[in-house]
Amino acid sequence: MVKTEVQNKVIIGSRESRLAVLQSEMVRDYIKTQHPELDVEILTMKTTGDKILDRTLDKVGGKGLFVKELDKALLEGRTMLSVHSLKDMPMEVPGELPLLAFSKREDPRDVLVLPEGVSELDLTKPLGCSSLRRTLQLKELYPEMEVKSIRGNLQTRLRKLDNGEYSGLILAAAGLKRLGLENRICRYFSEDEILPAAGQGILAVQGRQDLTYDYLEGYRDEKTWFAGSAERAFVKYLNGGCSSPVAAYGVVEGDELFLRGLYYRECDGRYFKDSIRGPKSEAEKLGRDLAKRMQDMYENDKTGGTSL
Ligand SMILES: NCc1[nH]cc(CCC(=O)O)c1CC(=O)O
Repeated sequence: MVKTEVQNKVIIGSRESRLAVLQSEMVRDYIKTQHPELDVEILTMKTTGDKILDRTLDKVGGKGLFVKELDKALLEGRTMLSVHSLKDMPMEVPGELPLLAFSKREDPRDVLVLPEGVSELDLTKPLGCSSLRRTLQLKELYPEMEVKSIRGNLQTRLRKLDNGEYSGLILAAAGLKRLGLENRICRYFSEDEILPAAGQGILAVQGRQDLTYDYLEGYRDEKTWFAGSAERAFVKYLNGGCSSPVAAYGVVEGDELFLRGLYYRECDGRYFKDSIRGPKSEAEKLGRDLAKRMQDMYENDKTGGTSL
């Protein structure tokens, strides 16, 4: 690995979409405010995931596609930090590139967005969404509607919506709020209606094992660290990839962590929701325990569940 020589310069690697840059700017602004002596810059790059737009991501390699180029820049010493949406991070990160901090959580819910100027859902057009996790849960909320996949960054998706291809889109509230597009939200789905993806609403700051990051000390949010770790352990146990329908959402209440999970049974496409409560200090174990319990209960039992 290349050692960085200029110690007061912090270069943050970011994907180049508007949301990604904005998120990196949030981390940059935190560091600049707390440590005015540091010179912080953002270096943007296109990732493979941003270049391939005509196929669904599970067919071309999953979550890793959004982080490979950023990992390489970190390893080569061109950047010192990467900022990611935790939801887009693979469940396993390389040992030499640890996750250093999780941000405070923005609104974790999924929401419905209608075309500009439209106030009611047009039932004759499909709903657009990008993951099987959302599709599954939407089928229960809107059984009569067709759901069609949509790719591209947030701006691209909103343009497709406003062009009239879809009756509405299901998106994360977090991204829209960060972009100042909260006014486009027509309906919030509670965490019980659509269980969010692991890490939704959390920013992850990643760095190099061989560098020190004292300047991030105050950025690290303890509650989201526990919640995010439990959610990721749940998904990891069940092998959930990028567009896997597995979902998890944790809330820290005092010293306890309350974790909800969605288990998808591949053999018949049915899914189940359950929850677990325990000490927040055992976050990862809680995630694994819930996953294991749900797998044991539902894998071979051919009854129950909600189907797509
Ligand atoms: N998969 C794309 C993605 N990754 C992170 C967010 C939103 C921000 C977040 O969840 O932190 C989005 C957009 C969306 O799902 O609507």
